[in-house]
Amino acid sequence: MAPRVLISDKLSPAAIQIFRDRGVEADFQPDLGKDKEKLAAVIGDYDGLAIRSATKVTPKILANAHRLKVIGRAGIGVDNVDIPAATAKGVIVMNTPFGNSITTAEHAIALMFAVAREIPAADVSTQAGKWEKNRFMGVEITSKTLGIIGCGNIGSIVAERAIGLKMRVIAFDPFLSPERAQDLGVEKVELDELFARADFITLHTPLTEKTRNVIDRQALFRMKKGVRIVNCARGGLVDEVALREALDAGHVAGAGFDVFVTEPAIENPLFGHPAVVCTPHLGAATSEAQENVALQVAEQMSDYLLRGAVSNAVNSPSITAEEAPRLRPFVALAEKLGSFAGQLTDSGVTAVRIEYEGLVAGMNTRALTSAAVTGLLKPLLADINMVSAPVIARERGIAIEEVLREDADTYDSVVRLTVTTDGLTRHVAGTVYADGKPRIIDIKGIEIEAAFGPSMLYVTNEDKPGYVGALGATLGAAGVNIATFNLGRAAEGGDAIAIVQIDGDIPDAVVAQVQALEHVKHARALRF
Ligand SMILES: NC(=O)C1=CN([C@@H]2O[C@H](COP(=O)(O)OP(=O)(O)OC[C@H]3O[C@@H](n4cnc5c(N)ncnc54)[C@H](O)[C@@H]3O)[C@@H](O)[C@H]2O)C=CC1
Ligand SMILES: O=C(O)CCC(=O)C(=O)O
Repeated sequence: MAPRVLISDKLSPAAIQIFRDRGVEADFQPDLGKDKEKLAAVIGDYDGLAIRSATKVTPKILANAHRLKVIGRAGIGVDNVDIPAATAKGVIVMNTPFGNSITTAEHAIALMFAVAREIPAADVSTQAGKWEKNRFMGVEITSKTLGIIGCGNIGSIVAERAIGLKMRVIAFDPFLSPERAQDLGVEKVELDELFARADFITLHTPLTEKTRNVIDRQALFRMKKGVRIVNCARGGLVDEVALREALDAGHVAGAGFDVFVTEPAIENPLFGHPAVVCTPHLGAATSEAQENVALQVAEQMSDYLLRGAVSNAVNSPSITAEEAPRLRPFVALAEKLGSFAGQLTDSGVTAVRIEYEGLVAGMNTRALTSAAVTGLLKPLLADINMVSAPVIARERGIAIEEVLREDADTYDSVVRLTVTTDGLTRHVAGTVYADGKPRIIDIKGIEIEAAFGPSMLYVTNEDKPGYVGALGATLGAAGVNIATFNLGRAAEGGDAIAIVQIDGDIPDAVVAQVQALEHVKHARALRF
C-alpha cells in the first residue's frame, strides 16, 4: 500500500506533484492545520504530515497519530512541533534548513530599509494625496553599523548583503568561529558591545530558553539612542512591551517586525506606533522560497517513507538515500541482536556496548546503535523505534558505548552487542552474509552460525550425550516442526547452546517441557 501524506498547510503545489510522482498518496487540505479538532480526528490515517507554521503538532495530535512516521516542515523553524513528544512517539521531524534562507535574509534587509526611510507610512500618506515631503526624514544605512544577533545561515546572508551595501557588520553568536567571521568580513563581538555600537540590530537566532527576550528592557536602554531593530526570526526574542516603551521614549528610532510573540498577531503592543513596520510572518513568502521548501520537503519525506533515507531530521541521525540500501541489512542485524538480548533480559539494563568491526565500522553507526537499542528495549516498550530509542535509553540512565574497529577476523563485518543488567552481562554478535541476511555468529563467546527466523527457541545446556535427541523428541511429540537447528559449545562437555527455528509459535507448555529436560539450563522462546 502506498504511504499516505497529509499536507495541512499552504504548501506550493510542487509538493503534491513530487509526492504523486514518487508514489506517495498526498491529501492537500491547506486549512486543516488551523483546526486542531479536525486534524486530531484524521491524523490517524496518515504516514506523513507536511506542514508550514500554521499547523501546531501538539501531544494531543500525536496521541492520535497511530501510523505517523514523519513530519516534514517546509521551512526552518520547528517550534510549532512538540519535538520531545514526536521523538517519544518515534516520529521523525525534518525541516528544510536552506530553502528559504535567502528570501528571509532579503526580507530583513527590506525591513531595514523600510524602517530607515519610513516607506510604508510615506506610501500611505502619498496615496492619501498628502504629499508630506517634509514629514519623512530618513537615515542612510551606508557606513552605519549593523549588529547581527545569530550569524547562522540567514544571519550570514544578511551580513554579506549588508557588507555589499557598505555597512559595517558586527555579530554576536557564541557558535560563530573566528575563521568564519573573518571569511564573512564581520567582526565577532560580545552582546554588550553589539548593543553599545549598533545603529541597526537584526535578529537571526531560533527561539530557545537562552534567546527568549535576548532584547529585554535593560538591553534596550543599553543600546545607542536612535537604534533601529529588525526581527525576522521569531517572536519572543524581543520583549515587545519594553520595546514599545523604548519607542515611545524616543530611545529606539524604529522597528521592523515580521514575527510576534502571539501569532497570528491580531493585537500587539507594537501596533500603531508610527516608527514601526510590521509584516505578517512573510519572511519566507516568495514564490522561489516556497517552491524550494515544498520540493525539498516532499522529496525528503518520500525518501524516508519509500526508502528509509533520513535527511535534515532534527531528532534522528541522517541516512542518505545512497547509504540506505547498504545500511538496511545492518540495521536489521543490529535490531535483531538487540532484540535477542532484550528478550533474554528480565532485569533493568544499565549499559550497552556495541562494537563495530570491519566494513561496518565505516558505516553510519549512530543509526545502527539506535537500531540495536530499539531491538533491546522493544520487548519492554512496544512503541519504541530508532527515533525514540536513544532518548528513552538516556531517560532510563542506560549508558551506551560505541567501539569502532577497522579490522575483523573471519567476517567482513561484525556487530557485537554486550548488554549489562543489574546482575549479568550478556553478549551476542552477528554479521550480514552476501545474501543480505543477518546471522548470529557468537553468543556469550560460543561460536554458532544461525539465521534469524520469526519464531525461535534458544536453549542453553551442558554438552552431554542424548540431549539433542531428547530435545528433538520433545518438540516432535508436541507437534512443533523444526525448520533449522544450530548448535554450538564452548568445549567438549562444557557450556553449549542450541538455536532452533520453529515453524509457527512454540507453546509455553512445550518451552517448559524443554526447560525440564536433563542437562538443560535455560530455554526461551524468541520472536523476531
Ligand atoms: N520570518 C520567517 O519567515 C523565517 C524565520 N526563520 C527563523 O530564522 C531563524 C534563523 O534561521 P537560520 O539562520 O536558518 O538558523 P541557523 O541555525 O542557521 O542559525 C541560527 C544561529 O543562531 C545562533 N545562536 C543560537 N543561540 C544563540 C544565542 N543565544 N545568541 C546568539 N546566537 C545564537 C546559532 O549559533 C546559529 O548560528 C530561525 O529561528 C528560523 O525559524 C527562518 C526562515 C523564515
Ligand atoms: O512557512 C513560513 O511561512 C514561515 C517560515 C519560517 O518561519 C521558518 O521557516 O522558520
